[in-house]
Formats: sequence, structure tokens, C-alpha cells
Amino acid sequence: MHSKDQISHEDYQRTADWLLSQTQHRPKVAIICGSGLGMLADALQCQDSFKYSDIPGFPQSTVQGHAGRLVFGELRGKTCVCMQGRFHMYEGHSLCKVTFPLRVFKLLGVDTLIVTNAAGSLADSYNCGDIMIIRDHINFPGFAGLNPLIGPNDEKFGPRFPPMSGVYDKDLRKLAFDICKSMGVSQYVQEGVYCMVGGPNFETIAEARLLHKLGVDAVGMSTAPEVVVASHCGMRVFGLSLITNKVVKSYQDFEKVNHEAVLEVSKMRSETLQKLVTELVSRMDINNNTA
Ligand SMILES: O=P(O)(O)O[C@H]1O[C@H](CO)[C@@H](O)[C@H]1O
Ligand SMILES: Nc1nc2[nH]cnc2c(=O)[nH]1
Repeated sequence: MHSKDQISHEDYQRTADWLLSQTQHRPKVAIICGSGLGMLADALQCQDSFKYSDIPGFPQSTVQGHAGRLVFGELRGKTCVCMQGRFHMYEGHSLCKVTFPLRVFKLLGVDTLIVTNAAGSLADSYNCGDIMIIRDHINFPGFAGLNPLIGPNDEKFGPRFPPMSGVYDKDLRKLAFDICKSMGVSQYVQEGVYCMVGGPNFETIAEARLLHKLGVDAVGMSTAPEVVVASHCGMRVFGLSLITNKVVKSYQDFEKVNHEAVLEVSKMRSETLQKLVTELVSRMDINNNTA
């Protein structure tokens, strides 16, 4: 990112202070809702919600299926903050803007991030409607120097060279699997590698084949920058991809993906995902006492 895109510690603090002055909630968990998954916030009790346009310093959502609201509330007694709508690089936001909320959440006291997205599958064994627990990611834009941590490092948030191995918390992944088993939905739960591409176009067949060869299980246009920034400032991370379409890998296949179909499949699995996230948040500290 260029220096004009740099956001100062005071900028993040100003937004955090404004939010702290507007709500009594003091969240420990942040949830980012993927495309069409905004209903994850509906489970929150005692809600305080803010339109992004009313929050000082916040970017604006421009994508259909991303409402543009920050919702605070309780999930089974745990205080959460939920982004109903995220920011994508393809909307024209710098990666500092895309990830702005994460550092604000850190200043609010959040220590765990649950990130969700809609994604297309490359893995042959996956089906539309599957839920993929993210084991790891490939930050493709990062390879080309598009990384939210580029620029002067703010040591108050984290180190210059943060490790990214094991970034998706092992205990939370295991807990999620156990919850899926007890919910009786294991048959459509997978674990795999998510790859972020820049978008906004979907993949060509050659690109899809390349990603498949690289070991990518699901592809989307978000998540990696948010996870990098959350992990940099010490948050524990858990991620879910909802498989909304199978990425076309054959020149004999004339199917074409579109955003409306992505939103439709998100709706289909909304209840299961809401239950899974609620259970995960409620049982988190059984596994790990930091939440
Ligand atoms: O990653 P989320 O925000 O869930 O959205 C995914 O769905 C949209 C494409 O339909 C893209 O924005 C892609 O990244
Ligand atoms: N890049 C990409 N993003 C998606 N988001 C939802 N489905 C897809 C897909 O097939 N490709």
C-alpha cells in the first residue's frame, strides 16, 4: 500500500472510542459475515447496531448481500460484534481499509475472530452447500505485494514479520467438527485450503485448473487480508467457507457462476451456519479460556 493509504493508530483508536461511547457491549469475539451470510448476526441478543455510514472512519459496503451494519450483542452470554457486510479489494478499497475493522476490534478488546465467506470449490469431492472449515489459506494477492501489513509496521499491533503457520486455530477447528457431529451435519462438512484471488471476475477454466493443481480446495475474493491482520495483532482465528458453487474446470462444462446463485446457496445453509457459529461461540472457553 502507498503511504497515503496508511491509517494511524489514532485513527483506529478514534473509531474504537466512538463505538465504546455508543454501546455498553464489550465484545471478545468478532464475526465477519460472508456474502449472503448476514443472518449470522440475527442470533445476537440485546442488539446495538450501527450503519457503517454512521461510524467515523468506517469504509462503506457496496456489494449486494453485504448489508453494511455493525451489530453488537450476546450469543449465549458471550459478547460479540458482527460485521454484516465486509469490504473487498475489488470494490476499490485499499487493503488497509479492507482490514480497518479488525484493528478497531482489537482495540475494543476482541481476542477471537470468526470469519466466514462464500466460495467456489475446486476439490472434486466437495458439493454445493458443503461447509468447509478452513485449515489454511493461500493469499494470492499477497504473493504480488498486495498485503495489508505493507508499509511502516505499528509495533503496538504486532511484529514486523509475523508467522502465519497454524493461523487457523487447531482447537477451534476440532471443536467445530465435534459440534457438526452432534448437529448431525458431518456428511456435508469438509476441512480444506481457501485461496483468495483479487476478483471481481470469477475464474477462467485455466485459472481453475491451476488452483486445483496447487492444492486449493475453495476459492473466493476475501478473508486472507482480514486473517493476516487479525493474526498479526494476536487474535485467535477460526474460518468457515460455504461452498456456493463448483468452479468450472472442464471445457465441456457450460455452466456459468453468478453472484445471485452464490447468495441463493448461502440462504439455503443459513440456519445450519447460524447454529454452528452460536454453538462454537458458546462452547469456546471450554476448549480455551481466553474467550
Ligand atoms: O468472500 P465473500 O465476501 O463471502 O464473497 C464471495 O462472494 C462474492 C462473489 O459472489 C465475492 O465477494 C466472494 O469473495
Ligand atoms: N473467486 C471466486 N469467488 C467466489 N465466491 C463464491 N464463489 C466463488 C468462485 O467460484 N470464485
